[in-house]
Amino acid sequence: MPSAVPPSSDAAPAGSSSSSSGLHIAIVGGGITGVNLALGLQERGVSFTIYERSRGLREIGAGIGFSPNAEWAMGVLSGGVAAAYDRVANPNMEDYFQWVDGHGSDAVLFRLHVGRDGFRGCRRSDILEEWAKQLPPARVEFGKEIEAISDGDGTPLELQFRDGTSATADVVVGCDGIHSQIRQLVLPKTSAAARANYTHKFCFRALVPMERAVAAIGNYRAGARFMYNGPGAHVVTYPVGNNTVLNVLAVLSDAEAWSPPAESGGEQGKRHTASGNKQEAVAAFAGWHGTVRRIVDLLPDEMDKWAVFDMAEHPAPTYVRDCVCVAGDAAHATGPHLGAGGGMGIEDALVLSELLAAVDRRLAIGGAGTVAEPKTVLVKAALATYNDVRYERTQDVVQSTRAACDLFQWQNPAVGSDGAKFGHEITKRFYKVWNYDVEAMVQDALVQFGVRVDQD
Ligand SMILES: Cc1cc2nc3c(=O)[nH]c(=O)nc-3n(C[C@H](O)[C@H](O)[C@H](O)COP(=O)(O)OP(=O)(O)OC[C@H]3O[C@@H](n4cnc5c(N)ncnc54)[C@H](O)[C@@H]3O)c2cc1C
Repeated sequence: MPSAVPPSSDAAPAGSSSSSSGLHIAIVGGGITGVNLALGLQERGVSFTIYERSRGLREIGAGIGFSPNAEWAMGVLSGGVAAAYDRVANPNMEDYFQWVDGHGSDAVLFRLHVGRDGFRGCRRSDILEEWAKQLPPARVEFGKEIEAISDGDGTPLELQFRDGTSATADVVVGCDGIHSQIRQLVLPKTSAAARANYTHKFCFRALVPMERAVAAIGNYRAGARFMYNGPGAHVVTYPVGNNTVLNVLAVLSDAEAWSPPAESGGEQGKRHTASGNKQEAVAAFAGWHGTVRRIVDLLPDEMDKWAVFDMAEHPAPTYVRDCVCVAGDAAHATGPHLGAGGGMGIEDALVLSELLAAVDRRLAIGGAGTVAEPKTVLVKAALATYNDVRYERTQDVVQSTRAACDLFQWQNPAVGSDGAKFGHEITKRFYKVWNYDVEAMVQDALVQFGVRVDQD
């Protein structure tokens, strides 16, 4: 009879930064996924270090909304993660996401219930700062851009950084985002999935002072979550920063190829931005309803254009190679249109934290590196389980996100601008992401891991 690995109640005390078994995790990248993984491991007493290429843990000045499943995952990951979100999250004036005909009538096409205080937004910089405060500074190393990982089958693995330094770890988790270097190390060099592709959508994003937003579109439209649909483009707005700013995201279709600006030198973080300006946005929405034109008029004169990349055309066939894996955008980069990418990274972080804590406990009971259960066997079993539990759901979100964008931009011929048909289709997609039993996912992962180890 296969036995499940015990649940996390017997984990090491929260806040510990070194594990009794000697298991050590290298997290490459300190974005939403990497920081949540670190906090999840910390909560479970598993040792880790974050290696981040930037000089600090930073996010851009824009908003982000976390869906109900993401909030649930935060709560299971660590009370501190969820409490931090509660401190910065901005409730919407109403518990509905509303879609408006932004091109013609300005009428509401469809209202989707988001649950009590569901799908709140915040400033990205606020939430990352709140989470980062909970990490011991000694566990985060900055200026560490990963270049290579030793190829050996056993542990420890050796990480080599661009600055010529190196480090060792038993497990490497690549949380290094959409243009992941670790993904290129996990997949064969010739794999098309090693790189994300341009979706032929780009966006303008801005945080607009709330007084200006209210003056332009009124209290109600500025205080609740809205999306304005239309031909070939859409605009999303929701309040953040304790109702002091309106987050505006305008997404446009683009028939051309995306060429990174010469000044980026192909540098990873800059490859998907180019300088843009308000005139371009104003021209794109010129024929739209006055409400949308007033929103677009709130954008700053100079701003970046953000290319939307994803992995829909060339999904990674696996997220794992031996004791190395990818998580978050590094594994399944998705567009922003379902507001689900960040939440998928948090769910990944939760499963990985639980599985790596289970490895840690097995090693602590058996003594690290015993013949019966060598560390690498347990780690490989844990990462294979992570891949099994997360693959289908995350790939589904990537594909569904593209389909959702077609619905918003009236590019689904069977639906067009029909509010009732749109409502039916979009409800299915959002509720599939949101109505997901995060705790059952964890239990499933722990049982699968136990079965795998016992059968080995
Ligand atoms: C316009 C837009 C709007 C969005 N809105 C939402 C939303 O409302 N809700 C939602 O859930 N999701 C949203 N998303 C998706 C969400 O932003 C991403 O899914 C999420 O930020 C991914 O986090 P990550 O930590 O996996 O990757 P990233 O945030 O990209 O973090 C990667 C980190 O790794 C570091 N790094 C990169 N390469 C290396 C290297 N070689 N060595 C060391 N470090 C490295 C980077 O500096 C960075 O800190 C949106 C995305 C976009 C583009």
